[in-house]
Amino acid sequence: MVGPAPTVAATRVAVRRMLHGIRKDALVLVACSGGADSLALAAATAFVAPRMGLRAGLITIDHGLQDGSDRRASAVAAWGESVDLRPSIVVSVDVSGRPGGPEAAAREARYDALLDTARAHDANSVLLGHTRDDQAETVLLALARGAGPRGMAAMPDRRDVEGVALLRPLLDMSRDETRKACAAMGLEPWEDPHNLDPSYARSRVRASALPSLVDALGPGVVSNLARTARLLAQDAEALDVLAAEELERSMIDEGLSVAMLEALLPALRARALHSWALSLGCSPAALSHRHVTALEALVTAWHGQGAVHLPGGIRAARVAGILRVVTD
Ligand SMILES: Nc1ncnc2c1ncn2[C@@H]1O[C@H](COP(=O)(O)OP(=O)(O)OP(=O)(O)O)[C@@H](O)[C@H]1O
Repeated sequence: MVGPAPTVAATRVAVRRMLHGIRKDALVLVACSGGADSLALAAATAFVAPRMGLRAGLITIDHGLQDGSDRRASAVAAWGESVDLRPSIVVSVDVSGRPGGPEAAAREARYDALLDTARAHDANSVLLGHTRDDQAETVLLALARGAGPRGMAAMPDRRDVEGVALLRPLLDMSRDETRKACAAMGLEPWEDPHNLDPSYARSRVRASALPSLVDALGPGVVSNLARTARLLAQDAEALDVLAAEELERSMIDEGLSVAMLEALLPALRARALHSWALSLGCSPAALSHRHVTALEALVTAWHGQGAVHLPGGIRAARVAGILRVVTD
């Protein structure tokens, strides 16, 4: 008897491993754009879930950013139904009026919709099709933008968000493997025109920067970048714990002690200010490295009552309103 192609078997093994231990009575939703990664993931889930006694459905988001995106979303959902991923749900989102650039706005709208839909259907987990290549591209982009370790830290294979687990079973697989898996199953993935559009930095990384690095340094570059991302994530986690402790100690009434903040190591001070701004309701998408640097400058300048220039995003009035720094 001939078994499945190696790439198909690998996606199934990855999904089975991830779903091991999931509560049987709840629904698992696969987030599927119709692209190669999430299509291979959805096909593997359709195969594996019933054999593990799990119910699995599909969700596809229509960002409404391209002509015909609604028809594509319906086609993805119809395919989901055809392989018994039930329910197969289309959700249309409005990406306008969200902070950050168009990519960040679409991502934020997508995650909100995924989590809301999961809760509405009593699903306890959402599977995402990120691969090793996505990790490597993210590290490279963040490195080039000077985003610091937080931006370069790896996406975790599991993150719990208020009762819903976001799971990424394919992080150890390459995009080439998911494409081969689709081909072996006779599936025709959709190619997102954004991925080929050179006006997006990520597309340029995907099309030329990463392939050039592989040419220059060898094929191990992609998995090495992904490993770098994992190591940075571990360091970032440790520093976040320390920064949270320092933030706690720096709190005086409803303000922060400038003296305490100034005494911190720069890495801890930046992290403490970052989580403080988040706790005050700043959106993560609006809070870049630039903004945290500006907050640090504000803290330092407060001592001497100097003026600080704040970049857009966090408005100066808002910061002044929230920043009741105790200057003792
Ligand atoms: N429109 C969408 N609907 C549902 N899920 C989505 C959508 N877009 C992205 N996702 C989920 O987020 C994951 C990462 O998407 P992203 O666009 O960053 O990467 P990608 O490599 O282009 O993925 P894919 O090949 O699956 O489109 C996808 O694999 C999928 O699980």
